[in-house]
Amino acid sequence: MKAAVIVFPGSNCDRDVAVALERVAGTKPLMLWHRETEVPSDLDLIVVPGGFSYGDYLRSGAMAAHSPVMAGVKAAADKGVRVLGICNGFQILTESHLLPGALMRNRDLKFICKDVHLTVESADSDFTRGYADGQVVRYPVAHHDGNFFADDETLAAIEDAGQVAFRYCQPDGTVDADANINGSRNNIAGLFNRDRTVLGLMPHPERLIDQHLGGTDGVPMFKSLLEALS
Ligand SMILES: NC(=O)CC[C@H](N)C(=O)O
Repeated sequence: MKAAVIVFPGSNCDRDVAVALERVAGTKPLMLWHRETEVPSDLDLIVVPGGFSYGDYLRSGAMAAHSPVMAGVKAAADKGVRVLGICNGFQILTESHLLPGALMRNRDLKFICKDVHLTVESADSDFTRGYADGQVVRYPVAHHDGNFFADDETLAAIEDAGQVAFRYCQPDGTVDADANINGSRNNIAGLFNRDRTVLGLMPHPERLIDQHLGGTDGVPMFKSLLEALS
């Protein structure tokens, strides 16, 4: 599996995801700086990592979506290269229109930094095949703009096409308003594109790949990608 991690000024999870890829998938990713205009054509996976690209100025992800490297990322995504956007990466993918909807300020206007429970809504993708449908996982979140919004029509289309990958839930898997940490519509924490070749999610699977760091619930995501793309 040949992977690249995009690095923006203000990215801060680029190295975490590089370590996750290297440890779990056994492959050292290429680190691609935001000014890069050439995205190699032989990539299997591009990761848009978490952080505060361009200081979150204007709107989280808005400036990064117009950076030189994103034209290449969009072209690669159009050709079916798998793209994983984590947290700020998810924001960048919605701002780039690779995923529908938008990520707004958290409902309570506070930065949320804690572990949350999520249901795996579909294990039928190259990102989630290592999980079971409906499995409850625990990932950390760290964001101020994680409140997923889509208008009624877009939301219905997302649900009809089975594009929801993860929802915020209670530890027993109940998806309800109390589990909805940031006000996201339909408790959406992660979303696929229609072909399930692009995944964006607010929680951080790359931070849970080692028991010493709090757990290993993120490992199946990187293993799934390795199995699908090798
Ligand atoms: N951890 C992150 O990627 C943070 C994302 C974004 N800057 C926010 O706070 O919403």
